[in-house]
Amino acid sequence: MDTESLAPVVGSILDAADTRGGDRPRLSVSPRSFPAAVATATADGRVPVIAEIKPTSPTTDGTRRDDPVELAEQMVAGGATALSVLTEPTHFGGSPDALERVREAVEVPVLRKDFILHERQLDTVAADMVLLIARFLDDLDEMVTAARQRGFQVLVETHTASEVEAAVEAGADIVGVNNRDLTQLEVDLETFERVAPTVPDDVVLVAESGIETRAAVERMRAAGADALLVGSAIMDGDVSANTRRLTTERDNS
Ligand SMILES: O=C(O)c1ccccc1NCC(=O)[C@H](O)[C@H](O)COP(=O)(O)O
Repeated sequence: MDTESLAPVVGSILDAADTRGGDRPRLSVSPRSFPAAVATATADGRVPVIAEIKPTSPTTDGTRRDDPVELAEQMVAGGATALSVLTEPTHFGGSPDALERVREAVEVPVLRKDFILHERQLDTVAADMVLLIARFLDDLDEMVTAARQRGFQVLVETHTASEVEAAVEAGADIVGVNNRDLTQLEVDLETFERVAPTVPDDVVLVAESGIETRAAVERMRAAGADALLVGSAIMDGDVSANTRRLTTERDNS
């Protein structure tokens, strides 16, 4: 893994992540289908949005301490297709317990959002989908296989065309393109527009980060996003109203 060019806080996230996990029995999960949820939302006329429960982050001021289950219910009421729950405790205020409670409370698919570096960390908590970040995993294909053997669907996060190539070679059928660059932590929606054409058509394609406005939603959809992963713009203020604003298709009639 090339860690030299990473933002210092990302190095710190990875150092903390490296030591977590272990001592848990191997999981076997029965996942709620994410592609089916995307298809249902599209048929219902909703923009497929994965709404993220993100209490804080290195680029956010303050921490939101609401009950994650209440946030989850508000997101679903606002039309979220799926939820993402941060389980990273040190820099994002997340926890496996929050994910477990949220998954019990809702019926939509739930993504575990963390910085998973080792196979043992897949057994920390059951979820419908796990995030694996291509840049951090030299053994991406083994990790995709290990996650699938436990029953997880896998969202492989990429930022460049060469990471998309690695994800596809590893067998990924759900790929995220992160607009946030982990070198400077800058967000640029052009990243998705540049990288999306390199993703094969049969892959479920997710645009991640920096999607704050309806215009950004339309821009990512026009560039080929099947679904959008949104954290900060939903967590800032009225979660239900924020979700609804992004999930409601424009009436072009
Ligand atoms: O969000 C951060 O500050 C951050 C910093 C360092 C590494 C990763 C980070 N975010 C992880 C994510 O991928 C986002 O939580 C997710 O894509 C949602 O992004 P946003 O809608 O911009 O909150």
